[in-house]
Amino acid sequence: MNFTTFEKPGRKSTELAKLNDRLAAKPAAHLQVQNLSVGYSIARGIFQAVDDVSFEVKPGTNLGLVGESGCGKSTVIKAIMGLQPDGTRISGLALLNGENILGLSDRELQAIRWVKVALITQSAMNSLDPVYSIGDQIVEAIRSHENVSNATAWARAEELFALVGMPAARLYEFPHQFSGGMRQRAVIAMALALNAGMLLADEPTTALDPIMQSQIMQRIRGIHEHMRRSMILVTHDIAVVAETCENTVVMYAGKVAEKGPTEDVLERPLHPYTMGLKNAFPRLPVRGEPRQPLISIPGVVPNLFHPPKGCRFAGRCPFATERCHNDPPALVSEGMQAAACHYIDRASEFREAASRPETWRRMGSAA
Ligand SMILES: Nc1ncnc2c1ncn2[C@@H]1O[C@H](COP(=O)(O)OP(=O)(O)OP(=O)(O)O)[C@@H](O)[C@H]1O
Repeated sequence: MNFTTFEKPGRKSTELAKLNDRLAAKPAAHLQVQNLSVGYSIARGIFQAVDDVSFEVKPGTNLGLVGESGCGKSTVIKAIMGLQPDGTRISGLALLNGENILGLSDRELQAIRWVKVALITQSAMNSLDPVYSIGDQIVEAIRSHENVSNATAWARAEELFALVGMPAARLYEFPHQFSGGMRQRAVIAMALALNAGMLLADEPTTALDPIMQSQIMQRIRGIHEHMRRSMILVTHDIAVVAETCENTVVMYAGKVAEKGPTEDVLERPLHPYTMGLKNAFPRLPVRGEPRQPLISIPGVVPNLFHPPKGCRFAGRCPFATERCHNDPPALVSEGMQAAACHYIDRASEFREAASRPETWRRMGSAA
């Protein structure tokens, strides 16, 4: 989006116009995550939260990262942002426009955060400083990377607030004076302050009520369409991914279960886990058709301190065989899609069976 859209006539300073032009010229980022593994150091040893994860975000596209709680989605985001706790073991690459950003020093990270990669977190309160007004925080973020006057940075903050649907007067207020939805908008405004090429949105609406969730997601979609930044959207909600993301990565127990273009992954899932995830989300009822039952996947994500030796989903998969329990499946490609399942050639048979609740009730060997 051209930020000049929000400038009032007569108010536009040359410095602001130049700043906006400079930032608008920043290209969307290209991110290639290759063989990323992340192990947290805990008292009992290493907890392998993410294991050999690879995916790509093409410039100007949205990638949805989905999976149940504890599957490692936030850990991937934290690793890319360099926000992991001390002692965490990280291997692999995260190439941002060809340069690896894993394992950078604090100084190097400072130079890329906000400027090249910006984070929209689960809890807006964590990214806002309670003792400064929101306006001062946005101005500070702009001025720490761009050599512009306070007035220019403030004028840009006003434009950013307009972009997220907030009145400029509220820039003078402090985080505690905002409702949850407003704080989330303020965090989005801040993430856009330097027009970073890559936005990482980690469950940006989780803490909000359903109406506010939908408003914020609409706002994020609108911004994405206009500004065409690259984005990773972490969510539990595959309906949000279906509406927002060109590509999807489904994570299960620290690994990629399936990935590919969203339409393919959600319309023709190859992995039984994706089939199960789809069943667990409500679809709007279609007039004249029976209401689709919500089917949950029995069981829980395995303890990654002692991961299963075969497929990590085998213990919950209605189609698992001996082979699944013993041999870890490799990621196998089919067209633009890929899934880590030994039986992707039987995916259409599994899809049909997976849509019936009794399939998930009657777990065991089916193949
Ligand atoms: N600092 C940490 N030390 C040890 N284990 C951690 C740490 N942070 C996360 N974990 C563990 O790593 C696993 C993956 O967590 P992560 O937050 O990445 O999952 P997630 O898929 O993002 O879940 P959610 O959707 O609930 O945020 C979980 O089992 C979690 O308990």
